[in-house]
Amino acid sequence: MENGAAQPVIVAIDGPSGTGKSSTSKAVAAQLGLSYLDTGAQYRAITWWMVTSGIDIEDPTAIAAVAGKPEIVSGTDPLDPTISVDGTDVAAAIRTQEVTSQVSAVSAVPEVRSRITELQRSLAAAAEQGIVVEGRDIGTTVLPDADLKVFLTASAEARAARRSGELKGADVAATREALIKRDAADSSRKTSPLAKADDAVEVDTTELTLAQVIECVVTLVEEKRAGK
Ligand SMILES: Nc1ncnc2c1ncn2[C@@H]1O[C@H](COP(=O)(O)OP(=O)(O)OP(=O)(O)O)[C@@H](O)[C@H]1O
Ligand SMILES: Nc1ccn([C@@H]2O[C@H](COP(=O)(O)O)[C@@H](O)[C@H]2O)c(=O)n1
Repeated sequence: MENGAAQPVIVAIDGPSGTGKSSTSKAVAAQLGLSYLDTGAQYRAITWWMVTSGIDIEDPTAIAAVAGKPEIVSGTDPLDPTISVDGTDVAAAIRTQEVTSQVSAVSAVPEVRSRITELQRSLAAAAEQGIVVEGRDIGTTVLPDADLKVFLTASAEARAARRSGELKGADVAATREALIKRDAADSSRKTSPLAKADDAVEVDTTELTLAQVIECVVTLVEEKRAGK
């Protein structure tokens, strides 16, 4: 590149629910001066729109017919990630139990995935310094040529404990069952299921602190940049 500027780096971080994708990706992006994209927020946003528009979530044909209607806009600053639908800030609305319990059904519809995948690719292409994109199919489908692919895992027990701590004392057993159910739905759908790319680096975060996971991913990015 001219003037010795670093090439933009594209980092894909995938994994099941509660493995630390968002927390890790945001911190890595902030530390390295990269953009950040939470693709789960986009699937949640389109699910929120379907629910509030009265679309039957049990009916994939009905979902497919309107998948192109809502305008979903993601802000990619890791210090202030934003998400809006038709100009409405939905950052809080997409985190409700209602949306969480329906998002796997909506995100399994191929027309929804192709719409959201297109958005994700255009945001990645526009990121001048590079971007950390986190989700379920980033390394396998959305950005198969990413410079670095990381697949985060953790035991169901650790993930449930983390989530119930976040949800201020939610029942750990119920949280664990809900996580397992969502992962099973996301892993078994036909179109771009949750999966580790063959060339992804797997990091088991069960026994690691968040700071250790961040440090590990930053090191992996720096090694890639150094051509190691
Ligand atoms: N290594 C870790 N040790 C302890 N807590 C962690 C670790 N990584 C993340 N957490 C905490 O676990 C919770 C879930 O993390 P996060 O939201 O980043 O996961 P996620 O993989 O993005 O989940 P989802 O896919 O469901 O959105 C957060 O409260 C976060 O602070
Ligand atoms: N690349 C992705 C990202 C997410 N999903 C679907 O969205 C749901 C919510 O994701 P969170 O990360 O916010 O928990 C997830 O359960 C998937 O159904 C997806 O399909 N592909």
